[in-house]
Amino acid sequence: MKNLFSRDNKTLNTAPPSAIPLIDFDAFTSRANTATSQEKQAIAQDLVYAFRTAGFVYLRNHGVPDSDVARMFKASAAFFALRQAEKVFAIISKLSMLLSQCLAIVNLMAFLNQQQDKISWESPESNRGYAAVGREKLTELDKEGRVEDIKTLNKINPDLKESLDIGKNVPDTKYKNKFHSAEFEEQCESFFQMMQLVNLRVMSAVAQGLDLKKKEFFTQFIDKSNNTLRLLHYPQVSVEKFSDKSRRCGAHCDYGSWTFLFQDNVGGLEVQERSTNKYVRATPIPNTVLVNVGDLLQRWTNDYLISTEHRVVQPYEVDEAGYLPARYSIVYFCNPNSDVEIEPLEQFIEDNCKKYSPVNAGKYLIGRLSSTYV
Ligand SMILES: O=C(O)CCC(=O)C(=O)O
Ligand SMILES: [Fe+2]
Repeated sequence: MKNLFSRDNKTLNTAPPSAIPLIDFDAFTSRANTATSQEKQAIAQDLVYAFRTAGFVYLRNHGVPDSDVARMFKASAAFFALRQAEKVFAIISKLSMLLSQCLAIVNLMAFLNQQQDKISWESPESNRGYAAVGREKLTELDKEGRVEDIKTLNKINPDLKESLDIGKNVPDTKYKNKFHSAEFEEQCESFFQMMQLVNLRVMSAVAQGLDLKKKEFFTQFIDKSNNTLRLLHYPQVSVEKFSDKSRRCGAHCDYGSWTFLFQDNVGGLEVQERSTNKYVRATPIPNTVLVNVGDLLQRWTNDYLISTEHRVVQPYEVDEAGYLPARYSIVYFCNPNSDVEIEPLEQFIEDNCKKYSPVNAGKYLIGRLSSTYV
């Protein structure tokens, strides 16, 4: 492996160890029955401090068994490999159609196209399905909703990623998850549900750390699992094709309450450090999950907890043949229930200063998604 030097002067070569704190959450998980209330309170306050300063934290002993995370990564890699095979099939079948009018091949192509459409991401309202490279451009501009700028940016520098979004499984709705196999569906859904339990647990720890009257304060607002599990694949790419401005994922803030992020060991995720505005590496740390505050939680707490910009650049190592390795991550975006009005909570308002007007959580998320997809 060769080392790559930093691509722009906003990037540090090493993250100061203090940039993103690491917190052991075992007092709320494996030691929940034996940890003292003082221990729990200390962890809860550490969490809040991390979300006030860095906006990001690594959690160890988060409550999801490592074997389940590994199984999800494996299933994700198999899913994207299948997409690759389907793309090759689609090209071959198109060529075949040109060469002959053979009915069987035409049928095969129609079938493959149908399969492709069946699982593709359709609308911000549904926010479910597969998005190929170039469909979504994440950028810090979208907070302002400057859609045209984003479209132009996407043409020049698309995010070099493909994704599968999975929402809550609601039987009687037109918004259905899109899976190619029952086994994969079962696995994604059980991971989805496991992550909602982690979400509820971390939320109640944060309510405790914030000194809200009840530690279940947030539960009534987040109990409908209005979340998205996103599997991400950043394909292998040759160094020559990766310009200085290329991004695997453009700089952005997340939209909802917060996000859980599992990454493989390839690297490339960078987080903006508040005090310097520089990007620091969020180096992969085995057996941890990263958690970062999203824009809705920042609004809800009147800027007490902060949503921090992050991006995915090329990894720092390249193989001998000059390729940047593929990268996989599993993201779980947590959102308030879609009917919740988000406005600064009383306890965070000083001198009558509400920094944000109320927004409906569901509409806000649809608005943000609308401006990033093409
Ligand atoms: O893949 C990653 O590490 C980050 C992805 C991300 O930030 C996002 O999808 O919002
Ligand atoms: Fe993100």
